[in-house]
Amino acid sequence: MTKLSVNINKIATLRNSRGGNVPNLLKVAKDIESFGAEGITIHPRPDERHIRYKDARDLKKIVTTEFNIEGNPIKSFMDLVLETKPTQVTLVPDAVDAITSNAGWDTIKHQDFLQEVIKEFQQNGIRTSIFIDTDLKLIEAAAKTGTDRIELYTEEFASQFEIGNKNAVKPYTEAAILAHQLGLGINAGHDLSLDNIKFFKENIPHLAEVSIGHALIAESLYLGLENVVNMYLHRLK
Ligand SMILES: CC(=O)[C@@H](O)[C@H](O)COP(=O)(O)O
Ligand SMILES: NCC(=O)COP(=O)(O)O
Repeated sequence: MTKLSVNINKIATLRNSRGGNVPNLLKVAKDIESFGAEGITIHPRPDERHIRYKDARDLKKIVTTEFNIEGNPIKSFMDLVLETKPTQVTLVPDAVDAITSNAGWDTIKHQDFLQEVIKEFQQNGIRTSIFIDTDLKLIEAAAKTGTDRIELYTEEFASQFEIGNKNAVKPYTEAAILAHQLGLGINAGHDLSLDNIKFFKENIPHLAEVSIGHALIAESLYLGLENVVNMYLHRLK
């Protein structure tokens, strides 16, 4: 059983574009849970261009499924996570100005730093996960950080799958097998979608959780558009 954690960054992007509270992020999160999703993911970035730090605090009060906060463990992020105590923190080595996450951790180079922050989160009862590529040496080093889980960075798989290269899943399968042998839980995310999720799931053993946002929100727009256009037409008759 793989849990679905819905990333609601894009709901906040839409809300922020008008300065009001439409769509209402908290209501959306609650509705997503009521539709059956098993988790809510947010990735507050330092510029707060979508999720604001206040959103994280407000969401903590109402999320009843698994709450996952992603981000680079700079001081302000660490303080936020230690204050809100989500179910899980996913550490992502984002540059401050990154458009989106575009790399996993070098768990060899940053071993000491990761060990230190992971320990602090775990001592506060927060499960940890490290965003990571499929390089087996990096997976081995991830296990040495003491993290509970890894999150496989799936952008490369998604882009290759889109052009028909199904073999692109192989490094992910191998990484998952090794991670499981090393006692790590396995999450995955980035650019997963309705098109690729079934194939990915079928090929990744022990997949505990996927976090999906960008495609899921775009798909929701497409799949809801006809219904909403018709509702407007009906009211305009
Ligand atoms: C960690 C990761 O994979 C990202 O996909 C991220 O959570 C999405 O962030 P943005 O919504 O800012 O692109
Ligand atoms: N951890 C990945 C995530 O939360 C969502 O990534 P994406 O689906 O927005 O690419």
